Amino acid sequence: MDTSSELFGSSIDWLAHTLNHSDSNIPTTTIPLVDDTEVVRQDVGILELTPPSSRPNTNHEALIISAGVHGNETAPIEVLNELVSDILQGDLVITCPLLLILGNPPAMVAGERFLDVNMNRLFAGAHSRPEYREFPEAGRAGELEELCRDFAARHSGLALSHYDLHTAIRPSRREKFALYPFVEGREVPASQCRFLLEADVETLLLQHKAGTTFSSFTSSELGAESFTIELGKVRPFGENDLGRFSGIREALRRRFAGESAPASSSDLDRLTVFEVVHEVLNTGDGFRFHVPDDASNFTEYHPGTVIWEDDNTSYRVGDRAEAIVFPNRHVPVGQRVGLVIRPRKVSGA
Ligand SMILES: O=C(O)CCC(=O)N[C@@H](CCC(=O)O)C(=O)O
Ligand SMILES: [Zn+2]
Repeated sequence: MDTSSELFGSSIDWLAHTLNHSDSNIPTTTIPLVDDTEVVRQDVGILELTPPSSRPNTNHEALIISAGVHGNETAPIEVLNELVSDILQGDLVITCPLLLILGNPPAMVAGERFLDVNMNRLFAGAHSRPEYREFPEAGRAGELEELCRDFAARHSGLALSHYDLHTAIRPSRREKFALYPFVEGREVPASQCRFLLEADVETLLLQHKAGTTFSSFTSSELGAESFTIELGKVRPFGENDLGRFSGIREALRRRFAGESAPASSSDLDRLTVFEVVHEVLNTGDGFRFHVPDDASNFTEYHPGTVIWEDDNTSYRVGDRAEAIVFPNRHVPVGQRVGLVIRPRKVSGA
């Protein structure tokens, strides 16, 4: 039996296996690859890969890569699946431990962002709140947290990075961008900026407070260098132009193989950095959001523009232009309707 059929039975690959077993309980399975990498299928859509200890971990790191936390954001899922196929076929030899996650298999099958509740608001313990804990997405978020905790603990001597790969609902004036979760007192390491540039991600948003996203959990609780990375626009399986995702695919391939970063990503001036200045939340009755439904990400608003209001309060753009990211009025009360951002001032300016 070949490696793929030992892990995935009659399914052609990891993605097909994940879609075919999205609602199943499957046992943990461990198999060695011919190059002695150990592959553990921890659950549906969750693989842990460990290179043999005799192989140097050149970058001294461990990586968590997730996609499909939103089920309809298919391009990063396809990219990750391709990388897994390459590893299993022996075309990509990994040098560092990997935890690879397809976040929400039932939503992937349905082609929906989520089924019951947005899984990317359920981390950092939010999955155990009474209003969420009955939903399958809460159980999955709790399971992912546990697996990440365990992975981080077993590799505590290594630098841990987590890239949570997404695509956006709206068109975007900046096609690819990353969000850096807020952790008091830290700065984005230059090596991470270089990785983003290598992946064709030339825009970075600095969050202003900790949240309940997957990347916020891994950075706050596990001390990982984590990013949510938006790589393009949401499209159904099979409709992605995967050529537009070659940057992230090749950058991850390089990290998996433990190679050093290409010189082309060293010009950090190519990275435009924004800071989040305000998170718009749905405040319930009387909430009025003045950004139209078809506004692209990074649409700019002049100083003084009212972005939202309700019967008690409002938010106006400050004395410099600000832009909107992730505008979406169709969220439950209390959840994020959008982020208001502005370019970070260069120190001294
Ligand atoms: O396009 C949209 O409105 C949402 C795209 C998306 O899923 N973005 C993530 C960002 C997570 C973060 O803030 O780090 C999300 O909304 O969960
Ligand atoms: Zn998403």
